Amino acid sequence: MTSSEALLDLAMKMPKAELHLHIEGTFEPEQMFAIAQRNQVALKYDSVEALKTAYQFENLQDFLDLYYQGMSVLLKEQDFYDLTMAYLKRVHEDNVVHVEIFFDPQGHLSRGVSFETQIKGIHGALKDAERDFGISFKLIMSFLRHLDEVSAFETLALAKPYLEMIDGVGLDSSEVGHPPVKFENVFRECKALGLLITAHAGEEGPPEYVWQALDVIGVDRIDHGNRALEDEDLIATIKHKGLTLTVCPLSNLKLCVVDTLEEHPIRSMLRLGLNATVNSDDPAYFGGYMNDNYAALVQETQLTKEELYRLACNAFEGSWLDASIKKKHIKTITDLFQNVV
Ligand SMILES: Nc1ncnc2[nH]cnc12
Ligand SMILES: [Zn+2]
Repeated sequence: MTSSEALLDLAMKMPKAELHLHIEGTFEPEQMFAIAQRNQVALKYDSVEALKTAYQFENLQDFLDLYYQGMSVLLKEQDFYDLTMAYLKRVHEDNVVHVEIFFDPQGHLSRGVSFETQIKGIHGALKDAERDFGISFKLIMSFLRHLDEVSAFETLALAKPYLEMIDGVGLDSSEVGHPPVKFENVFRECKALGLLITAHAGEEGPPEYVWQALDVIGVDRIDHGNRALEDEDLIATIKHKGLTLTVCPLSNLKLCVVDTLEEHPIRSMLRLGLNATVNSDDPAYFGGYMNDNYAALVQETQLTKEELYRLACNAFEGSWLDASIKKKHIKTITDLFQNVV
């Protein structure tokens, strides 16, 4: 085996944590068509192939338009269960042992699907996969930032009977024009309820939005964070706070945040001492799950063994697992890397 083949092998085998994953973004076209048929919902595309051909995006909004169309076939608890279980089975093959997944309640409430239907389906699959595959999990409810703060408050009210199932709250959807400050009050209440907080920031939006995520919202983690690298003081602040960045290489490529993976900033982030991690975001739309993202980095960016080790550990360190469990996973990774020359 050449050293790059050995590195790829290690990347595929190592235990992984995924911290940035939208469950609605795992909707594979085949499953989407099957559920559409089962629910007698019409899709805009007449075949799986026609749908897949439409997966060409110039920016985040191009993708979001299809993403909201795709999720519109999800109506019943069983649909949410099946979607979540399919993802968990798939990433079990990639040696993912811990997931922290987003769901977008407002994307379903607006279609008359109750909060209860959504969360029971998703949480049921997470519990079953924990039992059957040993995958631990956290669940993150995400607010859609193109909607207003009143809608976010209404969603939070609907979530209150289910807070035992919810670990954190996120902020996603169309970033530019919808800064974190728009949601200052609702995140204050989420924090007071004991929920952990994360927000998409600096994916397409300017460094100012990342500052707001830190200073106004008080995030525990940053999703993406690419454009933070444009501001030296921001880099220093993120580093000082020890915040984790949930970076999504194939997503960034597919949404034209970067032109090529070679110029992806993830290695620069590590060199700057930032806690970058690897995640798939919306794998059914962006061409790959966790191992595909790692394989792309190993093959396209001259990633070193030390960098791979750091990325693997950062994911567990940045997770919302208890310290003792984090430590156990990091020891497993350390042992695995020590046994490979
Ligand atoms: N990459 C992304 N950015 C913002 N909102 C999203 N919703 C699903 N995927 C997203
Ligand atoms: Zn995302």
